[in-house]
Amino acid sequence: MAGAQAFVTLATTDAYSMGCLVVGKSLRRHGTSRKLVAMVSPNVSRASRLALEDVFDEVVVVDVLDSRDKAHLTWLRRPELGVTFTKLHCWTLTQYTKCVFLDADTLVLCNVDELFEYEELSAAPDPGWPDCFNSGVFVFRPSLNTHTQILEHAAQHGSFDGGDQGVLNTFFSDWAVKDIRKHLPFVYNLTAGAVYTYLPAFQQYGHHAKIVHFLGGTKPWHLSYDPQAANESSLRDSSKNFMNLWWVEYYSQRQLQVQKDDKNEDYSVQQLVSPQTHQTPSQSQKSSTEAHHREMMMPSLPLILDSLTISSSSSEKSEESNILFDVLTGGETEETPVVSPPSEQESERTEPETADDSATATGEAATAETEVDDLEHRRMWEEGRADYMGKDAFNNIMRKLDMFLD
Ligand SMILES: O=c1ccn([C@@H]2O[C@H](COP(=O)(O)OP(=O)(O)O[C@H]3O[C@H](CO)[C@@H](O)[C@H](O)[C@H]3O)[C@@H](O)[C@H]2O)c(=O)[nH]1
Ligand SMILES: [Mn+2]
Repeated sequence: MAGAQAFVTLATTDAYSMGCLVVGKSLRRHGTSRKLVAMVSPNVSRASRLALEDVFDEVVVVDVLDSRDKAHLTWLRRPELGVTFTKLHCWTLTQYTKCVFLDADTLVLCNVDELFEYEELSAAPDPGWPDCFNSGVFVFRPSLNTHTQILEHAAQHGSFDGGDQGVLNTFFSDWAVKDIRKHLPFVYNLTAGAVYTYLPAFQQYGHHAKIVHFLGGTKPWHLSYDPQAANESSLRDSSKNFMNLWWVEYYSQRQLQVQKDDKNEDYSVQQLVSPQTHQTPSQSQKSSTEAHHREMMMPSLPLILDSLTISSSSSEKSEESNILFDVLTGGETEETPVVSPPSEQESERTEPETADDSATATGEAATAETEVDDLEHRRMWEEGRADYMGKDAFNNIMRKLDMFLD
C-alpha cells in the first residue's frame, strides 16, 4: 500500500499563519483525502498555533533557516524572504511518502488530490522566468538524504534569488528540459499577476483555475475585504475578487466547525502517532482561542459566513454543503436571476433554440433546461468544482449573501 501523503504549508509569523489557515480550510472545503501539515517556527504565537491545530492534522515546529543572503535579497527588494529557506525542512517529514507543498499565500479552489499522481520534483513554471519553476506549489518526496543534499547545495552555491526558489531551481536544475510530466499546468499555481500580463489567456482559461497564488509583496491579509470589488464584474478585477474569496474562506468558521468534528474521528489516532506535535486543547479552550485569534489578527470585517452557514448543527456533511450551496448560489430560494459575467455557454443557453416554437413550449423547455442546469451546477459544486469565474463568481456570491442577510 502507498504510504501516507500530505499537503504541507509553512508559517514563520502570525501573519503568514493566517495564510496557512486559509490553505488548510480551502483544502478541507474541497474534501481532500490527504493529511494536512503546517510547519511553524517557534516564534509563532500559541493562539495562532491552536487555530492551526483546529484545521491541520499536524502542526510541526521547525527551526528558522535564514539564507543571510542580504545582497541578493535586497536586489529582489524582499529582505524578508531569507526565512523561506525554512521551507526546505519539508523534506524531513519522512512520516509521509509523498507530499505537496503549498505556500501560505495560496488559495485552493477545488479538489486537487490528483497532484499526488505527479513525481518529485513537479511544479508549475514561474511567470517571471518560465524556465524556472515557481516554488509556491510543488510535489516532493520527503527524504533526510535529499534534505541534507539540498542544504549542502545551498551552503555551497547560495541562492540566486536569496530565497528557496533559487536554491530549488539550481538543485533540481534539469526541471525545465528533462521531463515534461514534471511541469504542472499553470492552473495549479495561478499567480494573480497573470490576469494583467495576459488577459485574453485568463479569459480563455481562468475558469479552470485550481490554485491561486498571491505571489509578491502584497498578501490578502495586508488588505481588507473590498465590497467595491465584489460588485464589479470586470475580469480585470478578478485578482481583487480572489482576494475577497480569500477573506470569505478565512471567516468560514462554522463550516470549519462541522468539518473539524468529522475529522475528530481519526484525531486521536493521529495524536498517538505524533504526540510531540499535538497538544489537544479542550473544546472550550479551542473556541476561546479561536475568539482570541480573531480579535488579535482580524480587522473589522463582517462575519459573513458565521451567519451564513446556519445549518452547522446538522451532522450530515453532504446536507451541509447543499445548504451552503443554496445560500451561496441562490438554489431553491432564488428570487432574482443571478447575473453571471458573459461566458460562451451562458450566451448559447439564453438564445432561443428555434424561432417558431410556441411561447408555452419554449417556456416549458426553458424551465426544464434550467432545472437540468441547476442540477448540473449543484453536482459540480458538491464535487468541489465551483465555477468561481462564472456562476459562483464572487460578485454573484456576495449578491446572494446580501439578499440572505437582508
Ligand atoms: O516571513 C515569511 C516569509 C515567507 N514565509 C513562507 O514562505 C513562503 C514563501 O514566501 P512568499 O512571501 O509567499 O513568497 P512569494 O511572494 O510567493 O515569492 C516567491 O519567492 C519565494 C522565495 O524564493 C518563494 O518561496 C515563493 O514560492 C515564490 O513564489 C510563504 O508563503 C510562507 O509559507 C513565512 O512563513 N514567513
Ligand atoms: Mn508565495
